[in-house]
Amino acid sequence: MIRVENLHRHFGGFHAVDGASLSIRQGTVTGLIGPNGAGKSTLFNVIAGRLPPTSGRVFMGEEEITGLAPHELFHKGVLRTFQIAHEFGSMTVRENLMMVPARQHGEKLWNAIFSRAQIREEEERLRAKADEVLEFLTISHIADHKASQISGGQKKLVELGRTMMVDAKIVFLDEVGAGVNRTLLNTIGDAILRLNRERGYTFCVIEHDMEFIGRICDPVIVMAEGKVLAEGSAAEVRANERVIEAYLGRGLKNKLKAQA
Ligand SMILES: Nc1ncnc2c1ncn2[C@@H]1O[C@H](COP(=O)(O)OP(=O)(O)OP(=O)(O)O)[C@@H](O)[C@H]1O
Repeated sequence: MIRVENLHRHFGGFHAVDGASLSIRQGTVTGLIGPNGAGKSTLFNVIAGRLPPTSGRVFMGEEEITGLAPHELFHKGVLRTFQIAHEFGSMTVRENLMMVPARQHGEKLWNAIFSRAQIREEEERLRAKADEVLEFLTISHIADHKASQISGGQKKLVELGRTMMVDAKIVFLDEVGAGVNRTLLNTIGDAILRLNRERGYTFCVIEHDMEFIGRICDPVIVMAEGKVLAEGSAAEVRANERVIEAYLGRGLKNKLKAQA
């Protein structure tokens, strides 16, 4: 559903993404892995409209979406989760979810168009939707907690929950597991798989935790030095010599071989 053709993103003379071509097929939970500095986040940022590409094209189905702004992509159901902004930390978890759809219309416009009764009705609808999302994610118990006071893992779940407040088609998740304990990471993994199977979401997930990737992702795309190095099941890429080399460096790999 997303096709990236020969994408380049340079920073000065440095080629962070250097001719990457890949597809994220509809209905998959696709993993994107690679050593530090491989260009994964930069690729995400270009697809999600945060950075213009130096060259190359991005398609959603047959439609070209290269360079569209994040809000334009949002309306097409292409979402990248983002951290709860500092200024929303004093709002509750439920309120953080409820404001996702309204913010896309612009609150002023919202208030100008609708009567008070309509706004109240809409708020009721959003509250019910937010509560349903929190229940799906098994975090109903933190609905009234201030967003700034929940754990890092719970924040990741709330970020995922924000995508459920609108009609997401494809969700890009960058390092969902960073700083998250194993139990919560499993809860996040379960939520991703259920959203995929029960609600038809497609995911593209950047993560360094290979156990997590192996459990939820198929296929797995490996990037190194701004290019796609390999694609296959988690087991296939783990056994791929070029992937091992990219992670370890050729010297270390030969040393390990010599020791074996
Ligand atoms: N705005 C920028 N200006 C200059 N260089 C940048 C910028 N953003 C990224 N880079 C460089 O581009 C390279 C790729 O970075 P990127 O964050 O995309 O890699 P990554 O694969 O996501 O790495 P990690 O797994 O460590 O997050 C890195 O060497 C990084 O320093």
